[in-house]
Order: sequence, then C-alpha cells, then structure tokens
Amino acid sequence: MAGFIMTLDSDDDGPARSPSPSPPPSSTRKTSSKNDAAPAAKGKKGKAAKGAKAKGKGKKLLDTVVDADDDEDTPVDSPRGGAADEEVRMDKGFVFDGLGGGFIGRERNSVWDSGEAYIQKRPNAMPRLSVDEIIARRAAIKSAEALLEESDGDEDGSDEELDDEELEKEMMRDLENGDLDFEGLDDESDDAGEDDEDDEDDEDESDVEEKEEAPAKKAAARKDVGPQIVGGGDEADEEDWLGLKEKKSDAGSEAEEKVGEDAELDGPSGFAALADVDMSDAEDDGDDDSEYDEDVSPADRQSRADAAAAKAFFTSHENSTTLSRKPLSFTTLPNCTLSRQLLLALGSLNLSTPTPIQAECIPLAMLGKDIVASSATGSGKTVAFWVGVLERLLHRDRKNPMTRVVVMCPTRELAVQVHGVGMALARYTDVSFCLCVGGLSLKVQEAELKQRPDVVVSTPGRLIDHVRNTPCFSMDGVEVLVLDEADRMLEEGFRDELEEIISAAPRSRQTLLFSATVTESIQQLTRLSMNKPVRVKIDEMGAAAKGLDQEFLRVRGDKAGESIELNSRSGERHREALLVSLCTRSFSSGRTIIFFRSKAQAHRMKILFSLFGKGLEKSDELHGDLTQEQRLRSLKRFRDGEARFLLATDLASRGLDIKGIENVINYEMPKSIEIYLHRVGRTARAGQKGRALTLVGESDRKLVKLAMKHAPPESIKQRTIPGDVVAVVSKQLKALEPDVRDVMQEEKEEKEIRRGNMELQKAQNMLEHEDEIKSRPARTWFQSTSEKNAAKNLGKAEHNSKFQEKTKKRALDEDEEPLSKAPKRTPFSGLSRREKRRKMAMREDEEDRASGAQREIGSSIRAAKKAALPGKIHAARPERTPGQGEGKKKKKGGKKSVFDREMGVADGGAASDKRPGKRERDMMKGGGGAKHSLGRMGPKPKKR
Ligand SMILES: Nc1ncnc2c1ncn2[C@@H]1O[C@H](COP(=O)(O)OP(=O)(O)OP(=O)(O)O)[C@@H](O)[C@H]1O
Repeated sequence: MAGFIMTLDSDDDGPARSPSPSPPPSSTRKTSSKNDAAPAAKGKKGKAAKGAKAKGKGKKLLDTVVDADDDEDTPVDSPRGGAADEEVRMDKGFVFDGLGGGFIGRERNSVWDSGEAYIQKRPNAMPRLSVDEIIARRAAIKSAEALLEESDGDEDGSDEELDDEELEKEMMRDLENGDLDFEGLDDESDDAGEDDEDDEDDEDESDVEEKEEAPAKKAAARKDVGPQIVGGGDEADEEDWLGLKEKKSDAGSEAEEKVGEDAELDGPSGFAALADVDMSDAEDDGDDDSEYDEDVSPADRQSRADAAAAKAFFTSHENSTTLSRKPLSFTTLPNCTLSRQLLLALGSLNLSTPTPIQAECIPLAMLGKDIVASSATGSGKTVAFWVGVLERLLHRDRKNPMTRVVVMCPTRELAVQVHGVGMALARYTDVSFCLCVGGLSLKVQEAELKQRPDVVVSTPGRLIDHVRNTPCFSMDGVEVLVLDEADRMLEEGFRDELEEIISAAPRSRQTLLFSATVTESIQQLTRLSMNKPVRVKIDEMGAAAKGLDQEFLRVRGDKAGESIELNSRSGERHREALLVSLCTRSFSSGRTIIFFRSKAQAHRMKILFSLFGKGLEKSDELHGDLTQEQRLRSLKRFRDGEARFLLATDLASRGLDIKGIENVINYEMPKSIEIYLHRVGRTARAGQKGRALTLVGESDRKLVKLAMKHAPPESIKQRTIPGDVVAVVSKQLKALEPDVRDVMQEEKEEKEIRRGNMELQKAQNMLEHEDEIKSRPARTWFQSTSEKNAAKNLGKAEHNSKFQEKTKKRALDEDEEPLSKAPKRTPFSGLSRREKRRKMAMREDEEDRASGAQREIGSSIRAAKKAALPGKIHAARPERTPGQGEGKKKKKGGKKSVFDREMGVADGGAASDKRPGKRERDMMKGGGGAKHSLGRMGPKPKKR
C-alpha cells in the first residue's frame, strides 16, 4: 500500500459537482468545534475538545499528525464519531496501511467497540455468570474436595472418575469387540444388504471403503478413513437422498472426495434436475423428481404475479454501472463525485473498487431517490447506503442541527456494527452519530440525543421509546430513513413499530431499503409510502454468495420410540453427537458459527462444548437470554479469535460481518430459505471462500432442494461421518449428562439469587430515593404490554412460518391460476372429460354437505350455549312496534353509547330506529326536538 501525504483544504467540504452549495468554511468550523464538545455529555470531555480549542487559537493552521493510535481512539472514545478539523495536514511518514484504525476490509475489525461506550455500568449489579465461569467454579470446588480427600488418606476418589481418554479407549475397544451398541446408527454391513437394489456402484464403493478402512482402524481407532455414512443410513441410501448417484454416473466422474477428516460427496453437474422444487406438494416423498422439472421457479412465479404492480410501483432502472464492465473506482463513479473526506475514509479502509451494489446505489442515493436494493450476502450493502447518505449530509445546513438520518436495523448487534461502519466512513467529516439500541444505557443515549446528532442508528423499539419519551428528540427533521434488512423489518413483528416510526417521520423523506432477500411484495412496500422507488437488483433472488460451498449431512430419524423417550424431535439424539464430531474433526480449524433454532438448545450445547473440552471449550453463546453486555462480549471474543465457535440463534443470522468466519453450521435446517441464505451468508463474504454445513432431517428435504436450486452444482456437497466416531462421541456426551444437569441447576440457583438481589436493590432505591423516583414522568409506550407481546408472538410466528405459508400460497395459486407452462398433476389428471366432471361434481356435493353440516353443527352449538346462559334481568322496555325487524335494528336498539344517550336517543324511541324523513329533517333544520338535543352538545348558537 502506497504511502501518501494528504492535505485537506477548505474545498474539502463538497464535491465539484455537488447537489447543494457547500456551506462557507466559517460555519463548518463553528459546527465542528461545537460538535467536538458533544462527547462531554458522556463525561469524555478533555482531550478532543481541548485539542480543538488549542488548534483554534493558533494563527496558522497547525499540522495534525494522525497516527494509527489516534484513529483507533477516535470512535472508541467518542460514539459521536471523529469530528474532523476542516483542515488537516498529515504527517509525511504516515502510511495508509489498511490497519490504520480501519473497521472494515481488514482482518482485525473493531466495529463493535463503538457499542462499548453505551454499555451501562452498574457498579452494584451482580454480574451474571457465564457457563464457563460456573464450570470453572465447579472444577475448583471439585479439586479442592479431592485435595481434602487426599489429605484424609482416601485416594479412591480420583479413580472413580474416568479420564476422557481412558473412556474413549475403552469404548473403542468395545467397538472393535462388537460390544458397543449405538442405537440409531445401523450397522453398515446390514444396510448394504438391505439396499442392494439401489445401485450397484454404491456397493462397489462401499467395498473399496471397507478394504481401506480395515488397516486404518488398526492403526488408529479414531482416525477417519474416507467416505462413510452416518446417521443410520447405508451408503447407497445416503447418496440417493441428494440425488448424487445418477448425476455421478451421468458425468462419469468420481464423486467421492476426502476433505479434511470427514468425507464429502461432490454434487456434479446434474443437480439442475433437482433444482425445480415443488413446495406445494406436501405429500410427495421427494423420490420422484421428474415432476419438479415442470415447475416454474419461485422467483418466476413471484415476478409474474407481481409484475404489473411492480411496474407501476417502481421507477424503471437498468444496472448501467455494472453492465458497462468498465473498471470502476470510487473516484470515477458515473454521475456523482464523492467528497474527499469520504474518499479518504474509503481509502483508509482499503476500499477502492465499489462492489456492484455500491456502484448502482451510491449515485441514486445522492440524487435523493427512494431505493429498494438487493444483492447477495456480504456484497457491501452497508457501505452502499452509508456513502450516499454521508455525502448528502456533507451538504446539510449546519446552522440548524437536527437528526437528519435514521438507520434502522432489526437486531442490536447489527445496529452496533452498522453504527461502527458509518462512523468509520465519516471519520474525516463532522457528521455526528448516536447509537440507540435496546439493552444499552438509556441515559447515555438521551444525553447524546440532546446534542442533536446528524445520524441515529437504532433498533425500532428503542427509537420509538426516544420519540415518545426523550423531550429533545424528534423525527421531524428526518430526511433519510434507511431500513437495513428491510424484509425482516417489514415482517409482522415489527409492523406496528414501523408504522409508528413512519408516521413520525416527514413524508418528504428519502427511504432506502436494503437486504439480501428484500421483499417483492408491493403490498408490504406501500406501507412505507415511498416515492416511486428505484429497484436495484444485483443478484438473482435466493442466490448465495459466490465463494460458498454448501454441504449437507443427513440426520436419520430415531428408531421407534426413541424420540418419544427423549421427548424431542426425531433424530435429535444424533444431532448433538454429530455436531461435536464435526467440530472436533473437520471443523476444528478456523472460526465457526453454529446456528440453532432455540435459545435453550444453543445454551445446552454451550454447556456440552465446555464440558467436552478438546478445543470446544473455546466457544461462546449468543442469544436473547444473555444480557446485552454478554452478547457484545461474546461477539468480541469471537471476532478477536478468543472463541472459535459461536453458538447462536437467528439473532446473529442477519447482517453480522465478522472477518475470518470460515464455516457456518446449521444444527438444524432453518424454517425458511430466506433465513437459510442469511445464516450461510455469514461466511464467504466480500469475495472470500467459506463453507456451510447443514444437518438435514427427513422433513427438510424440500428446503434443501430449494437451497440447491440457485447454487452452482459444484458447490454442493454431501458430507458423511463414520458411524463409529459418532458412536464414541455419543457415549461421551451421555457420560456428561449428569454434569450438564448440575450446571443447569447451579444456573437456576444463581438466577434466583440474582433476582433476590435485584428486588433488594429496588427496595433500597425506593427507600432512599422515593421522592425522586415518583416525581419522574412515567415513560409511555404506544402499545400496551399485551399488545406488545401479541405483536412479538405474531412476528415470531411469521418469521418461523414462511416456509409453510409459501407452501399454502403455492397450493392456492395452483387452484386459482396455473402459472406454470405445464400444469401440475391434479387428482383428476388423466381422466376422461366426462369422468372428470362426474368426480368434480361429486367432490362439490361432498363439500356442500360438509359445509352445511358444519353450519348446522355451529348453530346448534350456539343455541346450546345460549340455553345454558343464566337469564338476564332486564329493565322493563317499551314493547316493540309490529313491523320492527329483529336483526340490525335489534342491535341498534341494544347498547347505547354515551353520545346516543346525550342525543336523547332513548331506548325504543323513534329516533333510534328510524332514519328521519324529509319532513322531520326539515323540522330539525328549522328547530325541533332533535335540534334541541344537538343544542346541548354543540356550541352555543351565536346571537345575532
Ligand atoms: N468496495 C468494497 N471492496 C472490498 N470490500 C468491501 C467493499 N465494500 C464492502 N466490503 C466488505 O464487504 C464485507 C461485507 O459488507 P456488508 O456487511 O456491507 O455486506 P452486506 O451486503 O450488507 O451483507 P449482509 O447481506 O449479510 O448484510 C465487509 O467486510 C466490507 O468490509
């Protein structure tokens, strides 16, 4: 990297062709020094502000030596970002080496450090113990006990506990002698016999393996010896489930490949045959793939259905920049000129060539257009929106400070990261930032919002909290609203919050939506009241990152009764052992993020990992049951390489950009293809390579095929693990079960103690500061607690049910309007017209009968319920006049509103039941009873 000296002159305020005139330098100076003082609110007065003052005093501009330390400190010290002096001359020896405090585009990034400034330090709070701390405490107690026993002369205790290695050796001996019975993993030789008819090639392959395997077993019990089948299946069966067998023979290639210790089976060219996945056919067992060929892809289906609406909704746009194939740089982006401050920041972060999404979106964002943009994971969407937004901010009216940009993210961690990236890009500007996310100190945020930061990065809930309860903060001046991970933000769980935020922001704002799986639903987008947005689409919907290898490992169902005994899903028994085997063998190097569907499972696995050891103890968990501090600490440890495994829920599935994640493991297939794409997108980012492995149960096959659909065939692999290895691990895990229970019990006790302490603290606070506490205005929220919980549950349901919804929707589509060229088979396919009509008529009759019966059942249930109700005591009512109907009129005459009563609409009164005739209306106009009653409610008639 070439070193250079950069001098920023007063013309650095704006580009040559700027959308709005640059403000005079004097105003910049003023704002700048004012902003420098802002961090004082956080108690970080001193250095920066003093330095700025000192510089201001000198007659000539002083040279400011910017070294790597300064850069590093700026954002950490001040969440408001590095307030740049308008004229900065750099040291001759200074070299932009890509490490000079950069946050992105380098190995060691520190975007999460920005969150640390917001962590509320509670000196009296009892720290929550991590699993590792509990285990370490237990170990210390155990060793102390052992020492005591030793000193008592009792040396038997140490022998009782079997050393891990000894246990392993013993089990391997058992295994070789055939004594070990691993339930659920069928003996390979048995299975080979059962599935002979499947494919002769497979038989040959297994022979070869066995020959290879025998000496290897002798040499080292745990050593892996090539492709084998795990999860109870035989090899033939395993190969079939991804459709490798036929493709392999078609291509005439060797499909087996040893990678690392475990084996992967490559999926060569023929995967296209499996690509068209019919999600609607729930009954299909997945063996007959021929009918999938006739299907239209989900993307086609979606685009056809929405084409007309989309045409009207979006401004037409062609990806001109990316199509031109000219080598681009940030300095030569067509139709826009970036400010030197931004170019400098981009350069210091090692970002010189814009990615396609950046090349397309930056000019559009600078023009103030609304954008709906999508591109694969890790393709640089964050920089794509920040650059445009920051460039606009450089031309703001500095005399009138207010929050002009709001960036919203669905998770706190993502918000912290996005905030960090924004600050890194704005380090040579005077743009100020505030991070407003749940779980971090409200007070710090309130103090910063008082300073009217230019940009607020937030999660929706906390933003609404501030809109409602922080007096100095309002969204009236918001000019740009960015929704990162827009499709998630538009899901049910965020719906109400988003509506509240949209209504608080001015209509004239610019709205930018970014996601790898951005919604195509115009219905959802219209809720944002965008102004003819431009749709920028770089990658095909559903496409995974280019350098990603996707592996699948089959998890066989349990033998009858096992899952019932375990009270878990089928195959659960094997998953833990499979995961541990994978992590101690093929995934033992590099950093791996492991996704779980539930917090409980992620936590249990963390305990198992810590107890198991062998490198697995270098792991951390990340899910909603942890405190925000713990969550950020886990991320930091993982990012810094202190933890090699991150056991996370979907909290970490979107947006997180951690350098050096080589592997992603899905402990189970997620519930929708979108979530799958985001999860596996945590690796293979920014043109890097990565691999994702998914443990696939019987019910996940359709989703696997969907994942394979958009992937290059050579990137799909089928992984296997030798059954004996899993058997050993499984036994070891079983042996750890009592310890797991003990750790969980200790955690429970800890929790109770913590809760007690908290209550005590609360009571003490109340006693000491009662007046102050009671005088504080109560914080308000736009939903009641029950509404909030209901929205949360709805969101969860929607988040988890995309797959089922799609299935239903497709089934419906098929009934209403067959979009595929070749219609799908229906129950009437292949019948003569007459026969078909007869069957259809019979079906309709049946449906009619069923619905009639249903109605009857419904009405009799209602009648029975009514009869069972105790009789009501009614006040005597005037008799109804004959001719008065029951239905609607009865309802009207029932419950009266206060308004009706005030209006003098008495029960049974004519006014209540009859619309006044013309004569009566005339009377009312001219004066009469009705006017009299209105007169009581309405304003006093003016005297003439
Ligand atoms: N122009 C660029 N040149 C090289 N690397 C870049 C460029 N822009 C961004 N990157 C790098 O790409 C990585 C991914 O960027 P980013 O997190 O913005 O991806 P994303 O598209 O938002 O991904 P996701 O969909 O997962 O949120 C970052 O580490 C960033 O440093």
